[in-house]
Amino acid sequence: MNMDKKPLLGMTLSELQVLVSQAGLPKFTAKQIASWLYKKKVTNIDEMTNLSKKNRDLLNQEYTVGAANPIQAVKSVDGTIKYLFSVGDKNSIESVYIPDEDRATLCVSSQVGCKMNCLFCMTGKQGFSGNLSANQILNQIQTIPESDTLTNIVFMGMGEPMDNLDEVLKVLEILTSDYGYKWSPKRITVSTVGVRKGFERFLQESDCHLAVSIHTPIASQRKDLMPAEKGLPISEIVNILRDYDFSKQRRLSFEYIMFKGVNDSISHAKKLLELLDGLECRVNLIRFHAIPNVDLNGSDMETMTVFRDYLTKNGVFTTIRASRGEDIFAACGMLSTMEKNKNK
Ligand SMILES: C[S@@+](CC[C@H](N)C(=O)[O-])C[C@H]1O[C@@H](n2cnc3c(N)ncnc32)[C@H](O)[C@@H]1O
Ligand code: SF4
Repeated sequence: MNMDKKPLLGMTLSELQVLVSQAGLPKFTAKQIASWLYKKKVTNIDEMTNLSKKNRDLLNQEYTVGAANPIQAVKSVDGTIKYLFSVGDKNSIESVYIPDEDRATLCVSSQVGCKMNCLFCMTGKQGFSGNLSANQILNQIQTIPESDTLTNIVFMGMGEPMDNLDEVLKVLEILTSDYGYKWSPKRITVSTVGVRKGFERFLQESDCHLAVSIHTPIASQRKDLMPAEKGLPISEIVNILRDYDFSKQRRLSFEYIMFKGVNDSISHAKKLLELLDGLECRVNLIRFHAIPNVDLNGSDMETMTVFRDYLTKNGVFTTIRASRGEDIFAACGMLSTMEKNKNK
């Protein structure tokens, strides 16, 4: 990508409208450009052939499409593919493509590293290097070879989406608008630990599904695992969620990594049921991907099954998420950390 020119990919229709008016192009060209970008997925302004040669030249002076292919792809034996994208001079981010029967999900990153510093997360260990722009987020979706066959997008890669909400909301708009990908918001899930500045705004401004990373119902324990609990406690998150209707199209789920001997007892399951009482939601149990230098182990499958069955029997539908791509360092942040260390 030419770094001197501004990327068009990632611009919303209203941003394109401002752009064309400033460049002196006819108003209707904004919609034409959006269609070339998001429906025909061109990689070069010269391919926008219903714009006059003069107008394309004008655009070319300052702008570029701004699509950049992944720099690395690592395929797992189970079909999962981890893509590495270069951002800026030194950094890289990851996306994971997960094919599963009739679904093809892409797990995208929203930040380079993360400020939230969760004890169990490799991305958290990297620290925070910066927000991804809407261009860099959408680029992950648009440039992989499987782009046109994707059925779902999950914001469960590197970073905390609610900590970069302006850019994430732009991408959600492009993905769900008539001028953009025209996807149903039901195909998109945004995962969060809960960040005060951003959480309610997301609920108000987006119809996409929400996944809250909970990991334990006990506040003191959550604080140890996830410092973000200090900023927005899980009890408050649940109270905010009670004001929204999740009984129709929009789905609410809670992500729960199961750590051996830490949060996998029936007493934890009981407390979780109390906390979620009356909320229309489901729980996804996640197997822990061990990371270096962290004294936590994943629960065994038998314990996870007992925990799942207890929750489901007591009215909260619970699943165990299949662990994918373990042979390719699928724990988020692993591949980019290796790349970082290589570059040092
Ligand atoms: C990487 S985060 C990104 C989205 C957001 N920051 C969050 O935490 O929900 C996506 C999910 O991966 C989980 N996760 C992080 N590190 C993990 C690990 N080592 N093993 C399993 N899941 C992990 C998080 O708890 C979260 O539920
Ligand atoms: S789990 Fe999510 S919020 Fe926590 S450090 Fe990792 S990316 Fe950030």
